[in-house]
Amino acid sequence: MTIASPVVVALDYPDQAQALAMADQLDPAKVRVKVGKEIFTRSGPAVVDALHDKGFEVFLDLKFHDIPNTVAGAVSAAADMGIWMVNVHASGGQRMMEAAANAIANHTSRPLLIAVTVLTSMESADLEQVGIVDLPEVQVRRLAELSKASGMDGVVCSAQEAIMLKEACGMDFALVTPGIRPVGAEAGDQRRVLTPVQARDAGVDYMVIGRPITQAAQPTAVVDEILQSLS
Ligand SMILES: O=c1ccn([C@@H]2O[C@H](COP(=O)(O)O)[C@@H](O)[C@H]2O)c(=O)[nH]1
Repeated sequence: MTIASPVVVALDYPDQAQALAMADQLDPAKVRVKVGKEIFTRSGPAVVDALHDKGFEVFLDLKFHDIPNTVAGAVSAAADMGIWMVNVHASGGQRMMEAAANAIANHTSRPLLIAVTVLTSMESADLEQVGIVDLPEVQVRRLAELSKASGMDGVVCSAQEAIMLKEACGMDFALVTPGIRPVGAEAGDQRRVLTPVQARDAGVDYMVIGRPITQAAQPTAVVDEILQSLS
């Protein structure tokens, strides 16, 4: 099933039972779900299978970052799970990204292959500490252009960079944006944030939203409010 909604709910939970209980409150016709490092490290592919059984398209957010041969194997293994989207770190470089793209080029159910540019939790001071003196948006654009040249279908970035990247990389280059915060929601550890409506207006394709939904007293009400605001 392919759904029109841009919302991807991040199922960041310490165990599979809690993740699946949250999924049971969600409608696979309205949202996709994201399996990240925490739940995958606990539960492995079983949690992905369970979400598929419930009808969800799954973004496997493991952000592979290793030598080309290793990342190629990991992306291929992810594709075998039948997931909708998988990602690597663009800072792994062109040869690594090309190896990942080649590994799944002829896969029968090829997932979208996306590269992480600069984590949405990072701002200029964080980049400086790891030796990057450019502003986040400069580094994001550099890595997005490299990702496109390396055969990626799109990038993870902040919605703050969406207008710039649609112009630089083209409208078909998918932009996947965490750091989405409905008005009044706490930013927490996120630094480069926008609201769902601001993200839509900037041209974002997929909005990853975790805690504002999963830690809400009434998660489905928050999902419905977000979808309503976008309609
Ligand atoms: O740059 C990135 C890349 C990935 N993430 C992931 O998205 C969700 C965001 O969750 P919130 O609770 O809405 O902050 C989380 O799973 C991250 O691992 C990101 O935030 N930024």
